[in-house]
Amino acid sequence: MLAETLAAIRAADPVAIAEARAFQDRLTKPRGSLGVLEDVAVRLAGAAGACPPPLPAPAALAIFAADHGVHAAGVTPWPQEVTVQMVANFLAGGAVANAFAAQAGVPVTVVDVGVAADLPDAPALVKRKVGYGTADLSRGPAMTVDQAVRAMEAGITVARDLVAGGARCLITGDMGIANTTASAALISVFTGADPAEVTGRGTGIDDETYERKVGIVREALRVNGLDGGTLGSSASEALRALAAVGGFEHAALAGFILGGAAARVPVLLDGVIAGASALVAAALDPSALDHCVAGHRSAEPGHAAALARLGLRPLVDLELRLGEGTGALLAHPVLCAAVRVMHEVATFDSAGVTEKPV
Ligand SMILES: Cc1cc2ncn([C@H]3O[C@H](COP(=O)(O)O)[C@@H](O)[C@H]3O)c2cc1C
Ligand SMILES: O=C(O)c1cccnc1
Repeated sequence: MLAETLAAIRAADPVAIAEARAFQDRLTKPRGSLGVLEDVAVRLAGAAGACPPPLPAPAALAIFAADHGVHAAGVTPWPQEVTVQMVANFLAGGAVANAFAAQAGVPVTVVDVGVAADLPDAPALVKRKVGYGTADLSRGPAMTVDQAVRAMEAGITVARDLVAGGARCLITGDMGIANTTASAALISVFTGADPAEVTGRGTGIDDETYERKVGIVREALRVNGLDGGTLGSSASEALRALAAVGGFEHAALAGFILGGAAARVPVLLDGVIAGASALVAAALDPSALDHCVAGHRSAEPGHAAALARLGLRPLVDLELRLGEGTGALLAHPVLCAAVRVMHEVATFDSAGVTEKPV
């Protein structure tokens, strides 16, 4: 399924990009006056291979939830049970992601890819558990490569099912206590940045815990033979790195991104967990990034490093550091507005507005 998905991904269409750029200049506004909105609408035209691109609506949010063996190393003050408790909260509609999703008119799906507890059935819950939490990445590989691939395939399946159900924009979400540690490790491996530069305070940790967390990320890279910026460019090396220091939700999110790209449906990325997962997806096929939009920039330092490597410009920057899909949900109306311009705004010709002489 992974190979088939990778084979289906197409790079952006340069003809649609050129057409969209020229079309933006004919709309009744000074050239370039919509700044980043023009760029993102042009990118979506390239991704869709159509000018104007389809409106990225309706959207669907998928929150991938999983636990992390590295929790035992003391990298977060929160008990691991908060993951399963928050899953129940999402399903009951009580989390910040639910409030923002309601504001944006976006349905929420929760996917259990590796929560360390059994969950009761619920209409909005997709059960694709690969394990009861990963192993501690600072002592050896967090997952086997087979587990990582199974989690990726869960993400691909969720993307396909949401698109089959009518979604025209996929929004990434995550829940997993300790997942900013795995994110920092992935970002360090895939960007070559030192762990100290890309490790952040996650949910909010004191100086002592922060120092320990940086040390744990460094140890994870050493134990798994991934230190020194030595990652090669092959797909098998990328999968091995994902399995070594990632989480089930990172693997599933990487699959979700590839699944959206293969379906030519834009993927709106949330924060640092999504950024780390997008680095994995890009290592498997850089063209997948043509279908991604960075919803926001998280306060986690690793996110800025990931976005710089991905070459993605975030739509909003509100110093959020929550995850769940919250930043991407806030960006969704902005993305829709950018595309709506190309559908509804008159041209200088059609509206009889005089253009500035060139
Ligand atoms: C109540 C609560 C709700 C959350 N929603 C998302 N996260 C976010 O914080 C966690 C990662 O931070 P760290 O690596 O520091 O543990 C993840 O679960 C992420 O989704 C939450 C965290 C908490 C505590
Ligand atoms: O950027 C994020 O998504 C994030 C930051 C801190 C904690 N959890 C998630």
